[in-house]
Amino acid sequence: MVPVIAIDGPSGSGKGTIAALVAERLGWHCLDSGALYRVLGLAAERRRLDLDDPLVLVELAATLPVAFEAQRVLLDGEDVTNLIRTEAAGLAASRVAVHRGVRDALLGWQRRMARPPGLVADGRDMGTVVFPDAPLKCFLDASPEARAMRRYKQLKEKGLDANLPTLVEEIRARDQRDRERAAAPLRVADGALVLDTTALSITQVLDQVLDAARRVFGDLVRQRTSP
Ligand SMILES: Nc1ncnc2c1ncn2[C@@H]1O[C@H](COP(=O)(O)OP(=O)(O)OP(=O)(O)O)[C@@H](O)[C@H]1O
Ligand SMILES: Nc1ccn([C@H]2C[C@H](O)[C@@H](COP(=O)(O)O)O2)c(=O)n1
Repeated sequence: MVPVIAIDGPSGSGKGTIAALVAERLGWHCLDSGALYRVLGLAAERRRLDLDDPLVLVELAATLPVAFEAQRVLLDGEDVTNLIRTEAAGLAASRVAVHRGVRDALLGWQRRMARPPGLVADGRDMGTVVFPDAPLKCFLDASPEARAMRRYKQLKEKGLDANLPTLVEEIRARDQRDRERAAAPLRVADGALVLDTTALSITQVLDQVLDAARRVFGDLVRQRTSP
């Protein structure tokens, strides 16, 4: 069985950053499942599909021409890595993600990412639905204000326009949709290590996740993660 670390949490909680760092330290593969939903949202909008219509979206999800290559995300061969990172793309992703059929269509794709020597997967339902048997599950959280501030800084660093109160509102709205949907809602998986990262640095969060990985996987990860 391929070892899996599942890292879930709301937008801006730091799960993508931590998943990438943990995967790098362990030399394992990394799955950014949010990117998959973001690409689907983008593809649907480009085809002018109705984001509330599960039938057309399921068909698109089942045949989505997406590829992840060396830190780049490709849609139909086009590099959409930056295009899918906007708040608008996050909102479209959150809308297409409410449909159970869409989620089912993307399940096999995600599970096939679990390849030796191991996988670190981040998203909303990694520990609850996609990899329910993952030996280590983490749930990262932070206050909406802290998460909006992180996003604000991220956008400003890229030279993009950002408004903090608007970002707080967008984050709250996306949280609500992701937590309240019927299909695979965002929630803490049983047995998950819950970390409130509001007042923690990236290094402090990384250290706690690596500590947990050493406890759970022992020698399998100890050499690569020793402090
Ligand atoms: N503990 C932390 N303290 C300060 N900044 C952080 C922390 N964790 C992450 N960040 C920063 O916050 C921003 C958002 O982090 P990241 O993209 O990892 O979040 P996410 O949970 O994956 O969000 P999304 O679900 O929207 O993709 C990044 O700029 C990252 O560097
Ligand atoms: N496992 C997942 C991953 C993502 N989503 C949806 C819900 C999010 O709001 C949106 C964007 O994700 P992000 O890139 O911010 O992690 O995609 C989901 O439902 N399940």
